[in-house]
Amino acid sequence: MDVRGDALGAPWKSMSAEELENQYSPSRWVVRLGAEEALRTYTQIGIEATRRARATRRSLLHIPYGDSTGETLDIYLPHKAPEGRRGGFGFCRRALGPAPPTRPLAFTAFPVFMFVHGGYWQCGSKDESAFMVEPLTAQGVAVVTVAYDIAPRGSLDQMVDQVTRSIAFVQKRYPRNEGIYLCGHSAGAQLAAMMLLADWTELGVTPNLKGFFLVSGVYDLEPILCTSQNAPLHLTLEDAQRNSPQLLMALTQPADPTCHVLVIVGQHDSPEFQRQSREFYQTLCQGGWKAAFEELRDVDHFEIIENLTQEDYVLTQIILKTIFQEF
Ligand SMILES: N[C@@H](CC(=O)c1ccccc1NC=O)C(=O)O
Repeated sequence: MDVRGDALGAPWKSMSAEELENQYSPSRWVVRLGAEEALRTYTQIGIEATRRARATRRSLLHIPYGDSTGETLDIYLPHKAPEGRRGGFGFCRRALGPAPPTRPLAFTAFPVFMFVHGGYWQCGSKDESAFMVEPLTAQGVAVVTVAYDIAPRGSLDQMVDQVTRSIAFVQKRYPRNEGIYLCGHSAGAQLAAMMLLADWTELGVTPNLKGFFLVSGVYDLEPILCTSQNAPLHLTLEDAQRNSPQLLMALTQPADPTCHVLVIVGQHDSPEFQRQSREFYQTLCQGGWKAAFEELRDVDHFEIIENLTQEDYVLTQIILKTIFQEF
């Protein structure tokens, strides 16, 4: 292909190695803090939110969804079913009277929000990712944070398979759930987006997936091949293409056209991250998905998730309104 054509269709192809490294280093685009401090702050806020979630909420921690050591998840149960919200414990209350405190929670109905953390498939952990637990569980939503085998232990194909099985596990454990809402951040958004294409037949269950929140994600992995992020990943071009929802999505139809897919990016994400989100959103629309796009003002790659600790944050409100269909 001629160089001009490449640059128009894929501007990263005309970038220097240095510029590409910059574009795919989210912490370098943080304006409120230096890069290292931004990463440290993100981890600290995640650890503190997780400590609070485990101290104040009923939780089931390190539950295996498969045999590999990395295949575990944490479940944070709804704190209460507030007045005026659909969902929560409403169905049980209507059908069976007031819920005694001893009723097994597996038999109650609630929406489930699953979070797939980021960290370029090589860092991050569910144990520092419970940002949104307090505000969501306060509104009657269960939150699940998913662990998977990051590199170098796990390959990208394995991670995609693990996230698929974690969702099937949650569906089997909570068969009366009022919808599974899948959220992924950054590399986790790529893993979440791959679930739009998942084949559930082998897993013996079709999860009740009702919505996706894809936050500051990477959907075309080819540019990553040319950056230092690929050192522990060892992605080949074929690996990158097989795991790029941007390429795969162009070839498929929505399994469930009523499922909401919200693609979200921060004002202070890099231009390449913004382009990736915009183009993935456009591809979803062309493919017939019920997609929406939001560029959130005044937030960077890390604040966009850190702020989910706050109930009045715009993204927390978007998530709650989507779950409770208040649009
Ligand atoms: N080394 C990366 C770290 C990074 O990208 C990151 C860190 C925590 C959570 C998500 C991240 N990005 C994508 O998965 C950076 O420069 O920001």
